[in-house]
Amino acid sequence: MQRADQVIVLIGSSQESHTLSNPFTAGERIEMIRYALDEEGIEPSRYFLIPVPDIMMNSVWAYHVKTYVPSFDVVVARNPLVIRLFKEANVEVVEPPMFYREKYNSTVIRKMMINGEDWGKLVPKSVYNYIKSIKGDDRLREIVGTDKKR
Ligand SMILES: Nc1ncnc2c1ncn2[C@@H]1O[C@H](COP(=O)(O)OP(=O)(O)OP(=O)(O)O)[C@@H](O)[C@H]1O
Ligand SMILES: NC(=O)c1ccc[n+]([C@@H]2O[C@H](COP(=O)(O)O)[C@@H](O)[C@H]2O)c1
Repeated sequence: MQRADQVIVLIGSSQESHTLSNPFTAGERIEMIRYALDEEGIEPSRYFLIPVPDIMMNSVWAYHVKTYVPSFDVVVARNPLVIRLFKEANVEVVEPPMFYREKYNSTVIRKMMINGEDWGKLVPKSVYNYIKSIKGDDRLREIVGTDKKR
């Protein structure tokens, strides 16, 4: 956010929810990102949060994304497939450095939720409160079949 006046955040695989890798709906993910950016004092006028469903054809995915978002100058991404597909579509791609990756890794955080470990310090406070309020960690445990209530 320091390098651009406005940022578009893609909510990828927006059709997915209630799965191990994407437990939350696109709407719930939007709420979480909004809470996190609010907590950092970032004005909503500076960003767009846009859900984009997956498609069966990687070769045209970058063009598919373009139909969902306002015009943009550069893509910021680390996912190798995302980088390749945008470059093939002649879009400039910037690859940001890792930010404490060993600590901030959502796959690990989801595992901690499933195992009932303390993941609260790994997400913004408001996001923790939101996930708790929708019982998101219980949902994840139920999805993988380790719900203690059953
Ligand atoms: N700490 C970080 N610093 C920089 N980039 C990150 C960091 N954590 C994630 N990313 C990038 O954000 C994207 C999503 O990573 P994330 O950890 O959320 O994946 P994930 O949800 O665990 O992946 P999957 O659902 O495929 O297991 C990836 O492209 C990754 O490279
Ligand atoms: N064919 C497709 O629909 C296609 C191709 C490349 C990336 N994607 C999506 O882009 C997102 C990439 O996410 P990360 O950057 O968090 O790894 C995922 O949601 C992924 O499904 C979709």
